[in-house]
Amino acid sequence: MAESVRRLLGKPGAVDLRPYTKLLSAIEAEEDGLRELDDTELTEKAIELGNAELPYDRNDLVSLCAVGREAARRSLDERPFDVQLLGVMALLDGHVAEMATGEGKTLAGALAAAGFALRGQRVHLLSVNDYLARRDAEWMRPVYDMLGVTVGWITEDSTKEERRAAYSCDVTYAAVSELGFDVLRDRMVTDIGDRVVPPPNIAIIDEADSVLVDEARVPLVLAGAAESVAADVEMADIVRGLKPRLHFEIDGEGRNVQLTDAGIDAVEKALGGVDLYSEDDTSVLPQVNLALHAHVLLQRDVHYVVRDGEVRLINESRGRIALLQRWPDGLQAAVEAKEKVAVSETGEVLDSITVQSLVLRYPTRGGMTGTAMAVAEQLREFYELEVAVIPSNKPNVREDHGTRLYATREEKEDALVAKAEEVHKSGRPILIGTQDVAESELLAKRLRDAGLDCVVLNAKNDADEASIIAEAGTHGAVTVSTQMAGRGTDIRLGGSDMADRERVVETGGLYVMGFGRYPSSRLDGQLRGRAGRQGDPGDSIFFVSMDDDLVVNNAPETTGYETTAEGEITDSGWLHMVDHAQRVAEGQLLEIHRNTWRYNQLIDVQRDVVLEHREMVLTGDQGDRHIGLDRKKHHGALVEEVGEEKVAQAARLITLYHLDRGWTDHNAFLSELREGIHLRFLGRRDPLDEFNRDAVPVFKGFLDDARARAAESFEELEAEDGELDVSGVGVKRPSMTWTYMVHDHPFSSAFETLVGRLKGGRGTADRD
Ligand SMILES: Nc1ncnc2c1ncn2[C@@H]1O[C@H](COP(=O)(O)OP(=O)(O)OP(=O)(O)O)[C@@H](O)[C@H]1O
Repeated sequence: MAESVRRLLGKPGAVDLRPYTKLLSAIEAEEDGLRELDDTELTEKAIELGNAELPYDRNDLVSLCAVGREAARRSLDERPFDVQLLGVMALLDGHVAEMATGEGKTLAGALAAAGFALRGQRVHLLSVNDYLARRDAEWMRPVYDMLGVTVGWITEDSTKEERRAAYSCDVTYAAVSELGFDVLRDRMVTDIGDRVVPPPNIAIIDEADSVLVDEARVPLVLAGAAESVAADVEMADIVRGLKPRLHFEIDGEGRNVQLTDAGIDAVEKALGGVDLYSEDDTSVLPQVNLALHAHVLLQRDVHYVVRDGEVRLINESRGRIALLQRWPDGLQAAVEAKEKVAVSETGEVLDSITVQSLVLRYPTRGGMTGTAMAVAEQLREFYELEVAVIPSNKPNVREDHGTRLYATREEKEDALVAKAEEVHKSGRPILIGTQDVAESELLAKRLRDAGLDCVVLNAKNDADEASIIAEAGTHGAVTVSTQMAGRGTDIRLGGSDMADRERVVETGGLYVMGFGRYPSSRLDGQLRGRAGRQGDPGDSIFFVSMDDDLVVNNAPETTGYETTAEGEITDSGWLHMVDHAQRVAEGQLLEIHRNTWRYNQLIDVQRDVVLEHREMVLTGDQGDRHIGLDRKKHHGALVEEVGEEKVAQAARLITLYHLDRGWTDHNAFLSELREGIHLRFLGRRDPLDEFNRDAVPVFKGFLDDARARAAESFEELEAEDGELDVSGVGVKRPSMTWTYMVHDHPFSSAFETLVGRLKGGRGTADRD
């Protein structure tokens, strides 16, 4: 079959493009008529398209594309190419559109979003970072305006009000993480009015493969701090001096400890003659008891260890005590005082959600990326998404050279630097992709030593990075960067204003060099794709060594080759071995993804049960009735004192508190459990079966437990001056929350990572 025909049909295994291609001439035919309309008439025309349900029928789809094209032409001075309209139609059908770098995905995504919005749908356009969310929303705003569609964006800095306003627009641009954090915070509200994110409807995901595959299992985390309890060092010193049997007695099972009369005297004296049982000050005795408990009943290296200046609990029996990652605050502080370590931040993970679960909340999803076909299987398996491979607007003339393989890292580096020097002589811009920031720094030093002035991209600021990348096509530029996914700025030859374009085109365009192949061919493709944009000339080449992690970790054989004097291995068998190693790495990543997903499915089911229950308590005005609190005698007495409404509100707060508290603990338990599983995995049992075997029964009593605890707290509730103080019965929401993402591994110590970050304060405190 001729290549041109194949292009029109689409790739095997991908969405058939024929139904879309057939409409292109009809769309073009509407163009002249639409040019006659003034702006208001064009907007009206767009709004008229909203008078029907999704999906668009043939005629309406033609009109939508034609109106969208005209709106973009007028407002951005960019008339969407046919291929962009194919992308729009694929997105409207809920597919992932594979469109090469620089083909104008931003505009295609916006026109599809507008198409959904005109039919009354709420669209979330998910970007990889804040900078792109804001940039794309602002950039596309004139098109949306002309189509009568409202658009908003949020970033980490947005206040609650700004978020609410942005989410109330027809189309909202947000980084995946920010959206996830809002969803997590919304799950903890105690008043419906505090929620900011509307129910999920349509998600269009930019850099879809990065988000849906590479980041899929990354948990977004909401952590909270309880009120910190100051460690009472003086009290710890006092109890340290007490003698067993003389000053205190331990009950038979070692569960309780009590001061003897002599002990009471000794403590009162040490405290300067206070009365421990005084009715006026009841705060001292509990402190003494906590210190005593910490000193006598909790033994170092039995119940806890002190590591890195922190008290860490030892789990006596996984599954029960593992519910606690720390003792209740007072006791934790007392042990810290006993061990003379700093008081820890009382942070804990309140809830988390993976990127994959977040995206799957949307009944309709789609996305765009330059590299989707390589993960088509995963997109189908995990998201029920099909890939539409959109042909490029102009043929790709980039030359992709074969991989150059070297015996050692040094030889690889020498070869790359030599090549860079050679290419640079003509002023040809060079972009070098590395595996990580450290490697970028080292390589940059080598290049500078060789007299090549280069820019290194490792700023943590997305906006700065975007402006550096935008200039990477300037005459003579040498740019070193880590992974290119989500950089979001295309590299124009001759600089961002293309002032010097002709000169750079004459040199041969951008020369892309990879300092090692990535763990997936898709990432290689993303780097290559930076050259050859919109039919530009360009080249790409990768340099690999037998020392590279990819080879060392995944190649079946790494010895027995022959090299040239420069250390190059030219035998094709060894070059195939590099491809093989990459496929092994890809397979492993897929297995990890699959595994994590299987774990998460169970967690998601359990979370949904809790959330459904929570919703009933939150939205029903019968929180008290729902959990049976109104059947308590105490209920009637309280109603008489403060009235129905206040009692219902208190009952709701109490119930929500116990549900959330229970979920936080259960979540911690599941993390612990999953961590423990890999040990059993070594025992050759199926880890997932093991996980389910423990996780399912523990959850069985979840709701009953939460209800019982709520009833208990409710019983203790007292009215004072016509008010009910729920904090008096232990209902305390976290005094502060913060959010972060974790790059998690299913068989690594996820919780350790979380706690490490909490303690390191890597999270950002929320403003609201
Ligand atoms: N129809 C068009 N006519 C002219 N220029 C266009 C058109 N569509 C997009 N462009 C321009 O092409 C450039 C690339 O667009 P965009 O950044 O959306 O590409 P992309 O496909 O998202 O690339 P990347 O993979 O780098 O994210 C932009 O400068 C944009 O203004």
